[in-house]
Amino acid sequence: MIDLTTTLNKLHFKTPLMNAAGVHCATTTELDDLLDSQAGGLVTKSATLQPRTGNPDPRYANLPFGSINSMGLPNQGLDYYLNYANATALTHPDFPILLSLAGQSLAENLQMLERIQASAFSGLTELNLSCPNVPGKPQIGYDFDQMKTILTAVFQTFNQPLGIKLPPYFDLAQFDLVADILNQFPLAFINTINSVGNGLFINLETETTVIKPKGGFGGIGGSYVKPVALANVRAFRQRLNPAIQIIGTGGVVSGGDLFELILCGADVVQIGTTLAQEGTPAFGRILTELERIMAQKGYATLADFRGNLKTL
Ligand SMILES: O=C1NC(=O)NC(C(=O)O)N1
Repeated sequence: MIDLTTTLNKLHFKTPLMNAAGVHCATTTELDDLLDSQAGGLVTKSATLQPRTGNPDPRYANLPFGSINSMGLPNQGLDYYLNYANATALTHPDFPILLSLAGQSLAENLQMLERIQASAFSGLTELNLSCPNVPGKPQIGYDFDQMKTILTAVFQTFNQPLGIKLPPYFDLAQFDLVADILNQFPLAFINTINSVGNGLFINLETETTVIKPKGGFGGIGGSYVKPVALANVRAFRQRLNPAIQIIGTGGVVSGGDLFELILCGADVVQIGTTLAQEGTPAFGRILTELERIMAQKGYATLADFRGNLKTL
């Protein structure tokens, strides 16, 4: 009998797979779809205090091996998602809910955290420090001093479990530096990776970009980024305090991809591009594929192999 359960801080997940913030989670209709799927939990679209329309269309495109997006944080505003989370907690008390925040200033993030803390919300909060698509706003995850300042201010006021969504890093010295910063804070989890920022895709026939915002520059997701996601999950698992759990995100298409992220140390795994392209049936397909692989290898639980990647 295969046991796919896992935990993230105080939340119990029946399955280790869920959506990535931004995909199939901007409206109550989409969020209800996730509730009714085989996902083990859900995260809401990264919220700002007030609703945002985001960047001009076309701002998303499917690519041969993934996707490119420059959505620009279109969302219904924090209260919409906070109200959904609190209503859903009454109808689905055991379904893990994460709220994602992407305030455009420290003050806005502190204001949103204060509102969450004052509410009945009992899920987990994910502070998105890595949106690559707001014109003129560099990714906080690449500004280490600013990240430290924000985390210091956040943990002075917010006493609920908090995680952060990180951009991908590409240098071992950066993994060391970022892990040293994160280990100074009582984080519940990190979520790595966000899309690989500011990629470019060209339509050869028309000699044009495929999305409109930022001259066609956008976050890359899907199979293109799996090697980067695996490395970031592995590097942070090797460096972070064991009390800081890891959500692994990036490039998961199959049960094998899901297995590999858990093998690198992920406690929960998210899908973005695959969910955007296949819809919620992707959860059941990927989980069935994972169960088959675990059965073949003789693993009964995720803990039997989590973090056990072997090197040569
Ligand atoms: O954090 C984000 N990552 C992305 O790839 N896109 C969205 C967005 O643009 O809203 N935000």
